[in-house]
Amino acid sequence: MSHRRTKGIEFDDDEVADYSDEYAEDTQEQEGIPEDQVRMHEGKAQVKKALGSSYSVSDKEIEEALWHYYYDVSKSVSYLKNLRPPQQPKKLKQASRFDQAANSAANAQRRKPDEPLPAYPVPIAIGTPFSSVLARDFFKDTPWLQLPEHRRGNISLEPVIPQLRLLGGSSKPSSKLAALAAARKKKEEEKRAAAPTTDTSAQLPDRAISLLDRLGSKASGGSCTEKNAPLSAPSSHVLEQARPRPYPVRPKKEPSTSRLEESKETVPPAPEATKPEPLLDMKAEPSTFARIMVGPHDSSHGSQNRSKEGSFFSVPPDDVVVNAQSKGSKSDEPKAKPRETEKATNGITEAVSQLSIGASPRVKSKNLNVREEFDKSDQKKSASFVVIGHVDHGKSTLMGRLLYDLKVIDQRSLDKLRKEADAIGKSSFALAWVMDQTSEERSRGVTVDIATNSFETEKTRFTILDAPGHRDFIPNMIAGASQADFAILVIDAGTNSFESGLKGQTKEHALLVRSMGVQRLIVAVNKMDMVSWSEDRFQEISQQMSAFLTSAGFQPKNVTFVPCSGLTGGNVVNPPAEGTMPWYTGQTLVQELDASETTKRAIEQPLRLSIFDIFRGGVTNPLSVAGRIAAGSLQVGDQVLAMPSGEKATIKGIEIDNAAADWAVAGQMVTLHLTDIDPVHLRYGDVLCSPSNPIKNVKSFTAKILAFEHVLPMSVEVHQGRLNVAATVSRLVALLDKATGEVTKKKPRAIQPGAVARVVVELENAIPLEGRVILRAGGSTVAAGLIESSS
Ligand SMILES: Nc1nc2c(ncn2[C@@H]2O[C@H](COP(=O)(O)OP(=O)(O)OP(=O)(O)O)[C@@H](O)[C@H]2O)c(=O)[nH]1
Repeated sequence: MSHRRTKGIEFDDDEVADYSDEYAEDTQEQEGIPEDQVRMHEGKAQVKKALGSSYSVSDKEIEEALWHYYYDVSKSVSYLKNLRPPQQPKKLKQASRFDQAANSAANAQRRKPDEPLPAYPVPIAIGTPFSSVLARDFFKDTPWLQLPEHRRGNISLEPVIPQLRLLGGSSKPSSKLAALAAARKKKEEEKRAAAPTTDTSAQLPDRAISLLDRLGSKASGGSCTEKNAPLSAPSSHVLEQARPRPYPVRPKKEPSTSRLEESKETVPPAPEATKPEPLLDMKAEPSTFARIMVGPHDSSHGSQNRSKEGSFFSVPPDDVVVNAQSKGSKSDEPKAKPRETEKATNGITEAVSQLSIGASPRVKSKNLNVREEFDKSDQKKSASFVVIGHVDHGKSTLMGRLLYDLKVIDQRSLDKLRKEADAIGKSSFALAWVMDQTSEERSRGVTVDIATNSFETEKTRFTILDAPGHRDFIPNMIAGASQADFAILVIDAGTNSFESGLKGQTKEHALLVRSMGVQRLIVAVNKMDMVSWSEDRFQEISQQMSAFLTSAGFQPKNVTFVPCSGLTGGNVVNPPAEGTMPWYTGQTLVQELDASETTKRAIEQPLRLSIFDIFRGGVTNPLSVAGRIAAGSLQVGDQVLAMPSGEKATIKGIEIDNAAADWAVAGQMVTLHLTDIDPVHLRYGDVLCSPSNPIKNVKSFTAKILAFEHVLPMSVEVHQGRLNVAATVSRLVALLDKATGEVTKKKPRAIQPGAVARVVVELENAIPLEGRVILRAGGSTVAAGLIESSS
């Protein structure tokens, strides 16, 4: 079976012959066939009934849910319940007896003198203003107010001031020992006041009190730092070394412009000359280690407000430290000679600072001939495939099963997932959770982003790209498909499910992967257990899909159909159980995967790597990017150019399948550890390329497109891999002959679905683009195209 990725889209007649019909049919179907309308109507009524009046859910939301779950009422109901928690009727606060009495008294005052008193208990009059005088009058006869003078207590409330005990403590020493300590402390303070510069060693014996002092008091200026040297804040030098890195330590987040602001925020603002109130702040200062790891506390938030609120919330310790240090560093006074302990602290921090990430040595290149290295390596073949198909057809479950049966995940891990899935009533999703790992995906039972995993067979190392099936996440599916050598199209064989999928994303996904250059397709006819492993059903689906796939441009020899069940594991890794499919003589899904030929590697081409993922904040590798090398090769020490920013970076390390490598070539999924570049210059979808042969930033392009829907001069989104950018189809240049590509009509008014045409597209921002693009508008895919020229 040959599997070669072609560069150009040659739209043969048979590729597009039936588009018009298919799409005319689809459009009609999308609007809803009568059967659908009946199901929707009935479903809506049932959902409304099940939700009752305590859930405020609109008709549109109910319809969306029903559509999403194929009219499955129970799934829709549980989704909608999660979407909108029930509206709790607001409980009126029960008035206390006291309030009742007070209100009643107030009413009594409003009552005319001759009006009769209400019978006890006093009716509640909510909203009546409280009158303390009247309340007192009301209770004046009660016996517990008739206390003799000498028995009346005097309650005086002391202001709440935190005491200098570790856990607060009471205002007075509660034991003799505490009294002794307090007396000693007082003595010490007096001594200190009398001789502020006396030998500090005299203070050392009283460690406990000194600790309390440090906890409670942050005297500003150098004297505090000096006095408490062993536990004091690090010197300004240390602080300087421990400044936060220019980007926040948060892994796996897309860089954005706001990050610039974030990173600015993390640098503490110039400290104000605040005079902290002594002996009132209970907060311990961060340790030297914490400062080195995290950097100084951001004093820009809250401190001002808090200091206004009262003495308890005086300037936070970190601010005090920063203030003290800035004062210290600005001071013209000669600094006191550092004591031994200070010297030791500084020595350690200097040593640690030398280990800092910023001071990484230059990366040396081994200057390998990567082509030769690749040719002589006995590496296994590597291939990546994207798993596509309509929502809930069982993609994630199938991949979970495959990983489990290949022992990539163990029984214990699966048992744990089963338990977790049981706990939220989604037992059937346990296998899917092997792939779907975010809480949103798990609670909704829907894949949202591309999930990756890998496994090996005897011949090949595979990377799985599990794509979301839901129509809302098609951009993510496109991103996944752009990294794939071939695809598995999963189809639910269940009654009606296959048919619903055809109206949904089954066809759209197949068309998209084909438009993106994928030629090899394995069609997994899944959930065969639900149709009793019926040969007829399998044949029916295979025939219908074959016709469509051929019309979509797949060559029959590159398409294989495999009946299987992800849930039971039948014919995934292991052959089907005895007697289930005696009629089937073909291969298992894994055997089919293994038989797929990998794409020819474009090693000799200039480097192109589209960034699929960005990881920041690692200790040894603060900035890493992951993606598939589409063309070319790279090695440790290489300089790469990031586009569109045009910034250069150096490859500090390469990881392939979690193992370090010196080089990598086209077709491999790699993680690159980068240095010499600020992360703000990198985003998902950016392209790393060779500086000597860079990819162009494109603001407008002319493309040959295959229309899936009507194309007019219109706003669209241009997608390529993880990149997507707002754009406008500004000109319809010509209609082209599908077979020869020759112009059949210039300046058409519109392009019909299924037609091939040349159009000009203007992009909102210049981005690195070449090759194949997808045009989407209003949540649907309108065309796929090949860029012919750009500017
Ligand atoms: N009976 C049966 N049920 C299956 C099979 N495969 C999957 N399911 C069930 O189908 C439901 C959806 O499975 P998923 O694996 O989440 O489907 P998906 O296609 O990955 O869904 P999205 O990624 O959200 O598009 C789950 O309840 C599965 O247990 C199967 O072979 N047989």
